[in-house]
Amino acid sequence: MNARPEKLVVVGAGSWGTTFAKVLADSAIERGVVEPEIVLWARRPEVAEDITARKRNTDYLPDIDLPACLSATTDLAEAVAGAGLVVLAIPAQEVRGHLPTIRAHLDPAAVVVSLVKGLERGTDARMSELCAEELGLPDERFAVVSGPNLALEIARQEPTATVVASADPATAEWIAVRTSGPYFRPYTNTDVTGVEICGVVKNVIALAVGICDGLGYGDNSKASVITRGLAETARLVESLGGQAETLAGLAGLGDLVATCASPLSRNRTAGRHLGQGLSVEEATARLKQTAEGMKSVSAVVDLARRHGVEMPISEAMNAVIAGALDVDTLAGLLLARDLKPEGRS
Ligand SMILES: NC(=O)C1=CN([C@@H]2O[C@H](COP(=O)(O)OP(=O)(O)OC[C@H]3O[C@@H](n4cnc5c(N)ncnc54)[C@H](O)[C@@H]3O)[C@@H](O)[C@H]2O)C=CC1
Ligand SMILES: O=C(CO)COP(=O)(O)O
Repeated sequence: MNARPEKLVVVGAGSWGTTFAKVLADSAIERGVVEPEIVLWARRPEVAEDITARKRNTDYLPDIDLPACLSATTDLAEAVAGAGLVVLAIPAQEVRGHLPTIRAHLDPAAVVVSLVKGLERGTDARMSELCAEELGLPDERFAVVSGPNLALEIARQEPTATVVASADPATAEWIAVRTSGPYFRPYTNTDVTGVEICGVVKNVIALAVGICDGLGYGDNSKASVITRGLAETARLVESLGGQAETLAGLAGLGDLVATCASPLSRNRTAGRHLGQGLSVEEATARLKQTAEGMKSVSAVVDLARRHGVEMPISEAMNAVIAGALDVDTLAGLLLARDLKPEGRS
């Protein structure tokens, strides 16, 4: 196999992409790498200029100083060329459109990492499936990084753990070394499907928790939604061949708790706005950033239905986002379901 280049690239200079590039840079500095090459691809020239010239991303991470070794470009081909690691950090619905350019310039030994917590609408594809299909990427060169990873807290260097999942443990370890640092601790596993699905569905559950907030419900309601949300996530993970242990880990319970508890979560915030009576359009406009749950929920329920998996909270969220269900009738609908024993089934 060709040697893997040490240039590291993040595609997407939003809040998580920029923070992840900082994680890579701080890890390289900590490990004593001489002149680390860490590049962000930004869609907008003013964002690239802000990062390269001022080491700031004012739009997405105001007040955060970025490492001196970070630079940014708007040229995706130039960014990807010669990189050993290509990290995808753009909204799920935008990924497919960028893959032909990435494929044309991808180093034959490069690893692709997805930070994306969404499914593609229309195909229900996970990012691992999209990359395999559109990049012709073998499983051992793909990984997903997911966990309780609210970008702003990590940008502020608050201690955080995450999961790096790849079918090939050596690939996961290679990435773990390059992300590990003074405030970021990756754990590795091989359950790509489980980690991806946990990250996607927790955004849908966070919408439901946000609606509880917006309606003025307290912690009992929210804990009930979180716990039953985890149960329906488990059913989908297992039906797709993922592992039950992943649910109890950082990418499962860890991320669900962080997102559903945090005022920083865009998905929870979007749900709160819906609960307070805003329309889907109004809630989306308020956010100005990606709330993957709103976009992916239809793909989640489609995937679940195709696999015969019951996901009542996701179904209800899908109906709310489609404008077919009023948030005021949500609780009654969920509570009126048939009585059954507690558990995953
Ligand atoms: N922000 C966070 O705390 C975390 C986010 N994620 C996931 O990371 C992914 C990226 O999220 P964020 O960086 O937070 O989003 P963001 O909303 O902060 O930024 C999105 C980025 O994608 C770019 N973008 C939007 N439309 C595009 C298009 N058509 N083509 C190319 N680029 C486009 C934007 O310019 C921006 O740079 C999402 O899937 C999200 O669920 C995962 C973990 C944590
Ligand atoms: O995925 C996240 C934390 O791990 C961020 O969640 P939001 O996209 O809801 O802000």
